[in-house]
Amino acid sequence: MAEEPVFSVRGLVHRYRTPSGDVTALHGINLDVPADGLTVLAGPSGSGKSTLLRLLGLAERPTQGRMLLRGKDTTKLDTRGRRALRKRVHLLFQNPVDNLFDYLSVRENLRAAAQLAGRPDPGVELLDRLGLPGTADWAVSALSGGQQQRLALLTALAAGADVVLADEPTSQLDARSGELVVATLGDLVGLGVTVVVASHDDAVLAGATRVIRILDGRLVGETR
Ligand SMILES: Nc1ncnc2c1ncn2[C@@H]1O[C@H](COP(=O)(O)OP(=O)(O)OP(=O)(O)O)[C@@H](O)[C@H]1O
Repeated sequence: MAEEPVFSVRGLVHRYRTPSGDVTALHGINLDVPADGLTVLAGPSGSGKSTLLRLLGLAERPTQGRMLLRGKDTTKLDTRGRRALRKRVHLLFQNPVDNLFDYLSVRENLRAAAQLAGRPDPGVELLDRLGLPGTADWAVSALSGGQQQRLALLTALAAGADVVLADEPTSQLDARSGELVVATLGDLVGLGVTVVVASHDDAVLAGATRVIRILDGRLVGETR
């Protein structure tokens, strides 16, 4: 029997209210995201990738439609129920420093992420194992952009997330830094984390298990 999808989305519509009228960003999305591998949401600017990612990450509520997270209908949950689920779902922003406490050291960032999720301090083992050895006492500002984004991904592990959603995680980075991030996304997948990334970066697309294409708020294809 096929494993239950992590996300199961049906008829998802999302509208933004603006002073000049409503903008419909998503027009009835149907989508299943399996637990394994790297899922990439691809599409041109304005196609709705970030909106879909924010809805999956429970950062916003959809205007219409159903969104199941491991079979649980998140659209029916109250704020407390959504907050409880969010502990396991980690949403990452484009700009690496927006994902970190810039006044804390590398080690303190991991500790803070763990503490906020009610988990024990992961120590420096994660850093040694996943590409940031010897940086525990560095300031965040001493890391390259790629290393900062890598640390941000490790904070998701420290927080015990088993789903990581990243919005254009390489868009503010040069190619070399982008490679660090793509390698870490692969590490997370290898650790059994479900990873969904919005991106039009070829380096990210090259590592994708499946690519979901979005155009004008509609799914227009899926390739594996
Ligand atoms: N907060 C908002 N208020 C009003 N309209 C919005 C808002 N956020 C997004 N939109 C609109 O919704 C549509 C989808 O935007 P979204 O940011 O989800 O697309 P995207 O594919 O992620 O684009 P990009 O790659 O440029 O981030 C666009 O028409 C956008 O202008």
